[in-house]
Amino acid sequence: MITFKEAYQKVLKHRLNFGEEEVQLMDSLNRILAEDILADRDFPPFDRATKDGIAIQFSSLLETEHAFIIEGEAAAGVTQQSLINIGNCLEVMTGAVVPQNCDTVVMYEHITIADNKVTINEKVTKGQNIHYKGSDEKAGAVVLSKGIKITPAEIGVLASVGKSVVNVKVNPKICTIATGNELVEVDQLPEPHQIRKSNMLTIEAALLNSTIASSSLHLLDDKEIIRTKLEKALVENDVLLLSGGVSKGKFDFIPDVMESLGVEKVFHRVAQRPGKPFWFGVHAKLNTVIFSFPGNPVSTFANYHLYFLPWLHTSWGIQLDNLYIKLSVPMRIMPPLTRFVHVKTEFKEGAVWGTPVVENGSGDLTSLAKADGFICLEPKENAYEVGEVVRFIKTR
Ligand SMILES: Nc1nc2c(c(=O)[nH]1)N[C@H]1C(S)=C(S)[C@@H](COP(=O)(O)OP(=O)(O)OC[C@H]3O[C@@H](n4cnc5c(N)ncnc54)[C@H](O)[C@@H]3O)O[C@H]1N2
Ligand code: MOO
Ligand SMILES: [Mg+2]
Repeated sequence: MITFKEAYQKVLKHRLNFGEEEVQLMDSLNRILAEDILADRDFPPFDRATKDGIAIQFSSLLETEHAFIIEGEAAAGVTQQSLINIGNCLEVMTGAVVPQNCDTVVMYEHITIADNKVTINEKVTKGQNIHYKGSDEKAGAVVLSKGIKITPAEIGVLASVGKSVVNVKVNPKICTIATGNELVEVDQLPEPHQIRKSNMLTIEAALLNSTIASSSLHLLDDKEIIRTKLEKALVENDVLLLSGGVSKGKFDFIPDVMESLGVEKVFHRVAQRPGKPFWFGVHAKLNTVIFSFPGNPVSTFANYHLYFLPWLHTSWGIQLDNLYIKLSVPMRIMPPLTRFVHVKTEFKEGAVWGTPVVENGSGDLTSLAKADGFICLEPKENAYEVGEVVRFIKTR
């Protein structure tokens, strides 16, 4: 049996390249940017007033007791105005182009207006309240680098440089596959020996978090049915995500059928808990990658985050962040299995701490909703101590 680290490396080695595509700006949310985005003009594109008030030429302030006659106004959205008499002022609004012959803006709260004349009541600094042309970014500068996830903040940047269409990484075609005779639909009333199929809806929902819509299948425990349906699914998809049917049971047919369909087994079983009977394979000719997760809900969920998500990001050419938190209770992890313990996180004493949730093994599906993620604990001689920093795999 291989170690978690070995299995992880083997999975990443089989990354795919799904290519790039153009999508409408608002459809690019949460997608991966596939092009560098350049500023199409200076940011800001003109000297911009940052306060509502008056625009003046600073030098005219040197005359004592100066009162400024209001010559006119400069609103946002109009072309640049011009101050005709240097000793006068123009009213100016936030977002307007600073008028010609003006170099300083004084806000309304610092002036008094009477009979169309302004007196200034506060100390003024030359150049104040102006956001200078090109002071954020110069035209041609890279404002977004390819490989980042497009969040609402990036949508704003893309909009401001006129990207109505954005080049993003293509999402893989994925089929999620539940296996087992015991599974019934969510809207059905299960017989006492049956359960509702929940695992693949969890996975479908997790995929939607990465903006990936998937198709789904349910395979009954019949070798011929499994064979027929998998043969088609292998052709039609880039990735198959399965749950169940990979352990030692008499009806755990998935590994055999996969191999009979020309899928090369990369590994079966990993020295980890939960998720030990994980089967991973590739169909080289069809370019399809198969993640066959153990059926216990916690195993499927853990392995999706431990293997599939890093594989997906590697295939897109980006890396997931490595997160670390502090352990709030001592734990002893004996060889040989790497343990993934689901924890609730809490911020205290300037750090994030993880506390294991109360759970009843990897079949305890409700425990997943109590946790924020898994901590990764490699087996070691001494117990993990309170406050020890451990790797954290976020699941919410
Ligand atoms: N003799 C051994 N038995 C088992 C071993 C072992 O090493 N030797 N490993 C155990 C471990 S660990 C796990 S995990 C499970 C994995 O089993 P399978 O991948 O074969 O999955 P199934 O047998 O089909 O189902 C297991 C369990 O999960 C439930 N399940 C399956 N699919 C769904 C679904 N879509 N939604 C909700 N629940 C699902 C299923 O009903 C079973 O209760 O094997 C152990 N056995
Ligand atoms: O992988 Mo199994 O998850 O230990 O129950
Ligand atoms: Mg089984």
